[in-house]
Amino acid sequence: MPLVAGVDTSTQSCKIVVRDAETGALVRTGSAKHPDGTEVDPQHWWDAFQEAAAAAGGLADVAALAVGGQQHGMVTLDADGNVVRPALLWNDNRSAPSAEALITELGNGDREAGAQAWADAVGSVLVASLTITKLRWLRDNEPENAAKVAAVALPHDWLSWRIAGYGPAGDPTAPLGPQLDKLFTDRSDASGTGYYDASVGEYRPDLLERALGRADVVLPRVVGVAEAGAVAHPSVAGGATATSIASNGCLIGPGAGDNAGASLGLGMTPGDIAISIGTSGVVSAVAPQRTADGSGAINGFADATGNALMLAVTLNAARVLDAAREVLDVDFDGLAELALQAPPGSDGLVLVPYLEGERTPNRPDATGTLHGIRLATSTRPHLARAYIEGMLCGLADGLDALRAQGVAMERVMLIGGAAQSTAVQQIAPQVFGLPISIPEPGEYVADGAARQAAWALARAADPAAAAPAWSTTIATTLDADPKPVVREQYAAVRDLA
Ligand SMILES: Nc1ncnc2c1ncn2[C@@H]1O[C@H](COP(=O)(O)OP(=O)(O)O)[C@@H](O)[C@H]1O
Ligand SMILES: O=C(CO)[C@@H](O)[C@H](O)COP(=O)(O)O
Repeated sequence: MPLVAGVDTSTQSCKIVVRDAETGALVRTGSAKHPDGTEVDPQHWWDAFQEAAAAAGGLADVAALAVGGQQHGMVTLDADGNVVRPALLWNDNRSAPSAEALITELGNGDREAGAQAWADAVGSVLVASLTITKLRWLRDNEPENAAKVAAVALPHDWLSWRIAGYGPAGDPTAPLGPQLDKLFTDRSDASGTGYYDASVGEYRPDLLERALGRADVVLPRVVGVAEAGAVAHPSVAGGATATSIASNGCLIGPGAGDNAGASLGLGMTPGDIAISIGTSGVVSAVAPQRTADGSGAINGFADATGNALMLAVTLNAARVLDAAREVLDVDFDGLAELALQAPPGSDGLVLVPYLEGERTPNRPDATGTLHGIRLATSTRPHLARAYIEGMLCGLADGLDALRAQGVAMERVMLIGGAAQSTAVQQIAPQVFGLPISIPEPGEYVADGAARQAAWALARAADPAAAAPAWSTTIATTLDADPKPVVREQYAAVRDLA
C-alpha cells in the first residue's frame, strides 16, 4: 500500500506522521524542536523538518506528503529567495498598533465601521496575529527591509516550497533556486493573512497595498482543495521523493493552516467543536459559509475542504501550564495531581492568564493577574488549579462566542499538547458545562496533512476522488457536574486585568 506523510510545522516543534494512504494506519513518526521566541529564522523550520524526517525513518518510501503549519507567520523573501528578516509569528504582538491603524483607516476614522469592514472583506477583524498587520509594521519600522520584499509567504507555504527544491540562490539544499512563482498555499492558510477573501477565493491586493504600501510582490498561488502544488525534490530530507512511484515523484499536497489541518485530521463536520490546547488555545467549528463577526471574537477562516472554519483563539494556553510547572517546580503529572487536590473554583483564587498579552479579547499589552489570594488559598494545589481554570475560562469564553453565532455543539473534542493533562481533562467539563470527548492521543494537525496527502494522491489518479475515509477513535468521553462558580469568579475579575 502507498504511504503518505503529514507534517505539522507548529510553533514549538515539527512533527511528522507516516500513514498508510488507504487505511490511515500509523506506520511511524518523528519530531524535532523549534526554538523559542516570537520571531524565528525559517531556516530553523527547515532544519527541524530534516531532523523530524530522519527521526521518522526518512521519507524515501512516501508517495505524497502535505504540510500543515502555524498560521499567519510573516515570511518575507527577496528576489534571490533569501528571507529578508526573521519571520514574525502569530504570537508576536508588536504589530498591535498597526492593526488598530489599519482598522481605523478602513473605517475612515470610525473604528467600529472599520472593524466590520475588515470582517466583511476578509472574515476577521485585524489583530496583531494576522499577517497583514505585520506587513504594515514592516513598512513603518523597517522600510529598508520592506523595500527588499519580493514575495510574502506563510510558514507552511515556505516549507512546502523548500521541500519542492526551491530556496535561496546558491543554497545547495535548494537545487531549483529562487523561483518565487512556484510558491503555493491553500485556502485555509491564505484566509488568515488578512489579504485573502475565502468567500470568493481571491487575494485582495488593494488591502495588501494599504499595509505594505505596494502590491507588486509575489503571493503564493492558492491551489485547489487536495490539488498537488508541486513534487518533492529527490535531494531533500535524505531523499524525500518516493521511489515507490518513481514516475510521479512524491506529490506535495496544498497543505493547510494548522487548525484546518486538525479539522481534517479529526474529520470534523458541522456540529463538531475542536478545542485545541497547544501554544495557542483554539475553539473551532466548521460551517458552510464564512462569518463576518465585527466584534472580533470569531475569525472567519476557511477549512481545507471547501467549508468555512470559525475560530476563537487565545494566546495563552499550554504555556500557562508550563508557567505553572515552573512556579511550582513540578512535572506534568505533578501539576495535575496538585490541581486535583483543590476544589472547583480554588476557594476564590482566580488567575486571569494574560501572560503574553491576549488576542481574544484583544489586549495585546495586558499582563496576568492573580485575584483572591488569602492565607487559605496560598497553597500549591490552589495555585495549580487556578492556573488551569483561568486558562480554561479563556476557552469557555470562546465557546460562548461560537454559541452566539448560532453554532451547534453536538460533540466537543479536546486536542493539543496540554489536552494530555489528566487535570485539564477532568476540569474542562466542569468549566465548559459540556461532556468532552478525548480522541486517542495523536498529532491531529499532522494527521490532517497526511489525510490531505492521501487525498491528493487519490485525486492524481481520479479527479473526483473523495477524501479517504480514515476514522478518528474517541478514547473516552468525560462528563461532570458543571461548576458555574469557576466562570462566575473569572468573569468578575477578567476585565479588571
Ligand atoms: N501532559 C501535559 N500536560 C500539560 N501540558 C502538556 C502536556 N504534554 C505537553 N504539554 C504542553 O503542550 C505544549 C505543546 O503542545 P502542541 O500542541 O504540540 O503545541 P504547538 O502545536 O503549539 O507547537 C507544550 O507547551 C507542552 O508543555
Ligand atoms: O494564530 C493561530 C490561529 O489563528 C494559532 O492557532 C496558530 O496557528 C498557532 O497554532 P499552535 O502552534 O498553537 O498550534
